[in-house]
Amino acid sequence: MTNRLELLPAVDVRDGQAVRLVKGASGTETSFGEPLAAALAWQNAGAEWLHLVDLDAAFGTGSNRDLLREVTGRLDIKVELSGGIRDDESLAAALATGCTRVNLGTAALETPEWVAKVIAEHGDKIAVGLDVVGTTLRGRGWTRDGGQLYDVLARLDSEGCARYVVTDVNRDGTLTGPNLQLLRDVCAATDKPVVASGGVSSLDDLRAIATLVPEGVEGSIVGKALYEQKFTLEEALEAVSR
Ligand SMILES: O=C(O)c1ccccc1NCC(=O)[C@H](O)[C@H](O)COP(=O)(O)O
Repeated sequence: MTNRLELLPAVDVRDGQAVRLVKGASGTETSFGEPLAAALAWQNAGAEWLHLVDLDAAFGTGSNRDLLREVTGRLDIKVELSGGIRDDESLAAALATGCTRVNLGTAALETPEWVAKVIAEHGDKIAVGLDVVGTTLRGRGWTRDGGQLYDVLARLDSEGCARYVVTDVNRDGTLTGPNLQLLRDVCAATDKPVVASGGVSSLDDLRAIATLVPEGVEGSIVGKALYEQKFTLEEALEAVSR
């Protein structure tokens, strides 16, 4: 684990476009153009990571697989690939992009045996997204309840899951700030690194998340705040460098 908070700018893709959703809800899209242009902009601004999401695959409304493969292949930075990775075929396709790791969500709720198997096979190339409303996990593009956060976390920990991406669904895309208490609570429940996601609105939010690095927060995904130019990625990297 590093001492400096890692930043993962997000590119969420729906129907071939980079979009932002509000609380992950299908139909709330605001479009921000070409995913590759956004990804290259973050890379050029100094990003070390990209959080790249296939929303159609997550919602079951299609696939942006070829586009995500192209974007990943065009980047020199690390890519965390998310959205609709639920079986051997979709996992193999995701890993074949050359991404650094994948983020599993629904599968951890619906096919726990498969997730245990791929954790054993792929180690820290597998992260699990814990997307919650309160302490209830959400799957299928955050549309369905899927179990209790701390029960699933304990199970995944016992199976050797390397890392968790923790999202408070009700903060995601709302610019209302991260759920710091949720992050603290998850860090207290696991020794594994946690990537925070959802709600970042300001440099102060990032500084607040950075205070949780000693507790186990390794990184933060930032989406809407960057697209809406609340701050630049350069400013964000500077804010968490101290
Ligand atoms: O990551 C997923 O698989 C996913 C599935 C369904 C809806 C949304 C999903 N991800 C959203 C994100 O990862 C956001 O980009 C991220 O939480 C950033 O949020 P914000 O900074 O609040 O825009």
